Amino acid sequence: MSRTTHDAIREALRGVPGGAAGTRIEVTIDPNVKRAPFGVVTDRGLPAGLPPHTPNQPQYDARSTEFSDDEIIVTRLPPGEEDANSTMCMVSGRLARKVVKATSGHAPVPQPIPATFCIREAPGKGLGMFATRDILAGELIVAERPLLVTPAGIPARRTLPEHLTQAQVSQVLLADAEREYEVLLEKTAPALRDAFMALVDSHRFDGSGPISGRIRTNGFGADDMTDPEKPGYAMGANAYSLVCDNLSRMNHNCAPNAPRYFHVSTFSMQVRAIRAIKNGEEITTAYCETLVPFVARKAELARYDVKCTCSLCINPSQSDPLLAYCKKVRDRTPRASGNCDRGWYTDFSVPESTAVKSLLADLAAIVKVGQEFESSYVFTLFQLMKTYAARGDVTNARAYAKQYAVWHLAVHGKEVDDKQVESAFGMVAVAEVVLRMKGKMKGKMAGGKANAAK
Ligand SMILES: C[S@@+](CC[C@H](N)C(=O)[O-])C[C@H]1O[C@@H](n2cnc3c(N)ncnc32)[C@H](O)[C@@H]1O
Repeated sequence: MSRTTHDAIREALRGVPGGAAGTRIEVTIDPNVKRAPFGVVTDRGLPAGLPPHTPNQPQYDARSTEFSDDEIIVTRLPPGEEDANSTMCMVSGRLARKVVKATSGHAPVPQPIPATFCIREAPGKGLGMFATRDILAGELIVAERPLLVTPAGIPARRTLPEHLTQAQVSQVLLADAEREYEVLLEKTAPALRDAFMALVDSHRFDGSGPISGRIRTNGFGADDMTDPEKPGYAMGANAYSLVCDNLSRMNHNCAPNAPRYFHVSTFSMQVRAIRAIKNGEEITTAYCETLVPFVARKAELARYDVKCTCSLCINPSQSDPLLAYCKKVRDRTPRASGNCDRGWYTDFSVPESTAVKSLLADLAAIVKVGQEFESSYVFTLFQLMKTYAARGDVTNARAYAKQYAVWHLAVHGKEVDDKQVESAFGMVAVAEVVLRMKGKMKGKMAGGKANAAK
C-alpha cells in the first residue's frame, strides 16, 4: 500500500488521545481523503448501493502458531486468564506474540494501597479522576487491564467505488468499523462490555457509531503497544487504541500531573504522579503535544471535544513564551539534537555558578508550566547531577540522582532507585574523587603557604 493511502487513512481517522491513528489494512481509498468529519453530519450510514460490511473475525488463541506476524488477529490477552480479567484485542500477530512472551510470568496487576483516587464530577468536563489522599511523585495511582484494544485507525476491508466523496469515504470507513467493533464487543466479558458502554461518547455527531465513538473518545495510545515501524508505512500507522475503565475517566490538562504508560508484563495501563498531588486535586493527563502555542493546542483538542481551561490556556500571552522556552530546552536534548552530550559540566572554564544557574533557570521554567513529564526535564536533572558531581558537591548530585530515578519511574514505570542511578553514571564516585583532589590541593597550598612563611 502506498504511503499516501496510509496517510489518508491515518488523517481520515484520527481521534485517539495521545496516539496517532493509522493501521496496516488492505483498503483502497481516495488518497485525497483528509479526515473524518467533525461537527454535525447529516448524512449518516452507508451511501446508496453499498452493501453492509460482514466482518470475518476468527478468534485465535494467542499462544497458537496459526497466524502470521503481519496478520491483524482477534485474540484475548493475556492468554490463559479468566475472560473478565483479560482483554479482547484486535492486534497484529507480532504484537500478540510479544505480549504472550512478556506475560508468561503471570504477574498480577499491581494495586496502590491505600487507594489513591475516586471518579466524580469534574465541573465543565463530565466525570474526572480525583486524588483521595496526598500522592508522592513517582507513586502508582492506577493500573488496570484495558477493556478493549483495537488498531488506532479503522480496519476497513473493502474496495471503495471511485465516485464517493471524501465525506462518504469517511462514512463508509466508520460504518464498517462499527460492524467490526460490534463483533469484537460481543466476545468481550459482559462486565467489561458494560463498563465500556458506560464510557462517554464525544463523537455522536460526526458519523461515528456508538462503539467507534467511545473508542475515539476514550482510547489512549501507548509506546509499548505498537508494532515496529515498517518502511512504506506512514508514521503512527503502527499504533493501537487502548480503552480503559477508570483510566479513561482522566481529563486532559496541558500541565498534566500524571503521564501514562503501558506495562507489558502485567498487561496493564498505568499512571503515576509526575509531581506531588494533593488530596482532592484532579488527576490529569495530556491528550496532545503541549509544547506548542495555545492556538495549536486548541485546534488539536477540538478533535476530542475539549475546550481546555487549564492554567496555561486561560493565559496564553504569559504561557506561550514559557512553553516556547521549554521547547528550546527540549530541542537541545540528545534525542532531539543528535548531540550525545553538551559536556559543559566538565568544562571547568565555565564557573559553577554560571553552569548551575542556567540549568536551574531551565528547570524552574519547566516546573512553572507543569511540563515535568517532558524529556527536557529529565535531561536538565541529569545535567545538574553531573555538574554538581564534577564539582565535588555530593549532596546536590545525590538529590538530582533521586529526582532522575523518580522521573523514570513516573514516566516509564521503570523501578530504578537513586543508588542505581548514582552508580550507573558514577555520580557520587566522581564527586568524591573531586572532593579528595580538592582536599589534597588545599593541603598542598596550605603546606606551600606554611613553607613560604618559614
Ligand atoms: C477520555 S474522556 C475523559 C472522561 C470524561 N470527562 C467522562 O466524563 O467520562 C474525554 C472526554 O472528556 C471531556 N474532557 C476531557 N478533558 C477535558 C477538559 N480539559 N475540559 C473539558 N472537557 C474535557 C471531553 O468531553 C472529552 O471528549
